[in-house]
Amino acid sequence: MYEKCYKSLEPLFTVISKDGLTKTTWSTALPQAINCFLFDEFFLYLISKSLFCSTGDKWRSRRKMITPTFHFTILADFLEVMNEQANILVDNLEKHVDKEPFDCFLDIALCALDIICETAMGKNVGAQNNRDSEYVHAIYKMSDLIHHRQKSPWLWSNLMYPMFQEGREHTRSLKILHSFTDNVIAEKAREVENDTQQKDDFDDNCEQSVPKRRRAFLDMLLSTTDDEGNKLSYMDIREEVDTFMFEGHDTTAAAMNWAIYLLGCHPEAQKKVHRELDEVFGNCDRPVTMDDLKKLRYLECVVKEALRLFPSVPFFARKTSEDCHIRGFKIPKATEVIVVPYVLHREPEIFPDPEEFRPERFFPENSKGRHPYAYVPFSAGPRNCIGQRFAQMEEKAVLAIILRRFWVETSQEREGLGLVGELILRPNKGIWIQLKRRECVSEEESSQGF
Ligand code: HEM
Repeated sequence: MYEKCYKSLEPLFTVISKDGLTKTTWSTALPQAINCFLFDEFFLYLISKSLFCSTGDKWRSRRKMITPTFHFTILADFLEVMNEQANILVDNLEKHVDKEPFDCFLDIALCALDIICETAMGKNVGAQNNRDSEYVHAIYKMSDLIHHRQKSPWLWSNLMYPMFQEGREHTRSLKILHSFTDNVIAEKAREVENDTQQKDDFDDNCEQSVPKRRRAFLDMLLSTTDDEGNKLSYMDIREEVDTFMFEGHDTTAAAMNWAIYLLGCHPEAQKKVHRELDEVFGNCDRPVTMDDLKKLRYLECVVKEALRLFPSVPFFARKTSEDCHIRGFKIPKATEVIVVPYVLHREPEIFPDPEEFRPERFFPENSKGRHPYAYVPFSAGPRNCIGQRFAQMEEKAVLAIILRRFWVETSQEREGLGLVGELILRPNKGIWIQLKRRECVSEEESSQGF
């Protein structure tokens, strides 16, 4: 199940089956690979040579420096932000209860944007209640421009691009995004300095306590050092923050939307989620805790199954760093390899009736012995998604908050989704749902004839 073709004069190899994908392939040939494909090149203006786009020693050193910022205890602090933003989301969704179907895509996407802004930069941009802000506009404009450029070969030349209207809009949006991040970094650096000063004063006179601030990824990036004790420069930090903003917002927004859509299509699965939520939270309207997240096992299977059917990153590209063999084919060094989770996740021997939504596939007893690379929504090997745990936590927390309050229905067919696989797998026609006030499971069962 491989396709060998050529992009200009460079060999290009597409992986759409797990067979032949071994730990060694991921760890020796593919990880040192670069996110080199044409699509990522357009991203470079935004995120330069950040972790996502860097290679070799620079990537290795950056990955080592940034990995601790995704530590469990740090992620646990972010749950407060996720609760707050998800509560704003459900309050905004209230107006749709018992009304006509509406497209929920942007509501959920703006919630994801608010979460990543506050966790990455420590900045509350309030996108959910301020959709017209210049920064929010620039983020969406930039995504549209990158997607449009991918599909328009006449816009590919860097020399010619600024001569087109799109090129000029690109420059304008980029300036807004970069100057926003620059200001936030400068502000944060001052805060960190003030905190250090206050702490010194406190240590000296032991009288007043230093107010506790919420930590953001940015705080940690400002203090992290490499093996030689070198700090990241402002430019390095900006690259990483901008990468988190883009990688950590569109991906989770799409994933949460797909999960909501699938639950809307499958009332029996939604009822199981509701039962689990009732068991964990009862009638109490309290915030979601890390302990709760651990108990939401069925919801976790829903999240995984949604990412199987609709992987937010439907394909990704690598360049082999050495010769390797995949299923008998010799893949020479420097071949561009495209891995396609959207197709990999549909192998019928691994996932029978692959188009069916069955969260039970991910019960531990049903996952035992499954090929380790048959399911790779977050990629695999050392170059896998660094934000995986953050993303899973966000998805579960936000979905739990939505589903504790609402019952979701949809009559939108899969054919009516307008599925497009650009950088992110999106429903071009939106996700159209209807919301009902949530009843307890026994009432739901009797009103729906279960
Ligand atoms: C459902 C949500 C997400 C999915 C499905 C996802 C998927 C992926 C995939 C497939 C890759 C590998 C891409 C490639 O090799 O070209 C990747 C890399 C990456 N992701 Fe995610 N991602 C998600 C959320 C996040 C979040 C929340 C963050 C940050 C807060 C993040 C940050 C990154 C970074 C920095 C990389 C590059 C890692 C490296 O090259 O070492 N992602 N992601």
